[in-house]
Amino acid sequence: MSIAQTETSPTIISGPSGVGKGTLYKRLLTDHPGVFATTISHTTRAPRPGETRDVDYYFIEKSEFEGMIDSNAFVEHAQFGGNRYGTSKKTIEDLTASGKIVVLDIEMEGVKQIKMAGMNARYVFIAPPGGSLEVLESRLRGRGTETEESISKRLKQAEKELEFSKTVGVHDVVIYNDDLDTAYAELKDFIFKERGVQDQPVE
Ligand SMILES: Nc1ncnc2c1ncn2[C@@H]1O[C@H](COP(=O)(O)OP(=O)(O)OP(=O)(O)O)[C@@H](O)[C@H]1O
Repeated sequence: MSIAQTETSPTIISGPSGVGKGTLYKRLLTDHPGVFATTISHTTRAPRPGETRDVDYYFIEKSEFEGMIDSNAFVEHAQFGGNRYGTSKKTIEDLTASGKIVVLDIEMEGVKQIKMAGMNARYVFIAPPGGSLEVLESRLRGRGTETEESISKRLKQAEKELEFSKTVGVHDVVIYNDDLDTAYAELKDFIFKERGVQDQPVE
């Protein structure tokens, strides 16, 4: 079964690093484990402290990653911060076949690739309050996972992503993550409304 033919199309969440998309989508998955699921990405970056292999990411060697690109195994893949990241077609297909709504956290180049591939999906962009880079910077610092170099790389990239988010017709909705609970409510509203569900499904 090709991805375009699946009945329940994935929801794709994107937005600049530090905007809070990981926080939002983890909450979605934790609150509704029977409804939503996310794929595990492949990456060539080293695990961060506290991350688990084959749970947080499939941590693989560069050569293996390149082999997967050659065999067209990814729906999208990108290089970011000197490392490669990708979402395999198989992981999306397996989850969708199991009846879950797939929610993906994908960066800008990946969104472009998925759009180009014509995958049937819903696109959500998470933006910082007022489109502010200062808020992103303080969230990235507050997270305590990035070096100064990594923070400045991410902020440069963030500028491009915010610009891209203004392109008409790319995203189905832009959600400003000012207050986390409000942003979360808007995200759930969008996903459930788009699926014609009035109330949230009972699990
Ligand atoms: N609405 C919010 N208000 C204040 N802080 C927030 C809010 N949303 C998220 N944060 C905090 O901002 C930091 C960055 O959030 P998160 O790690 O979810 O970002 P991200 O967009 O997934 O980044 P990356 O793409 O680098 O993984 C975290 O420390 C998180 O707790």
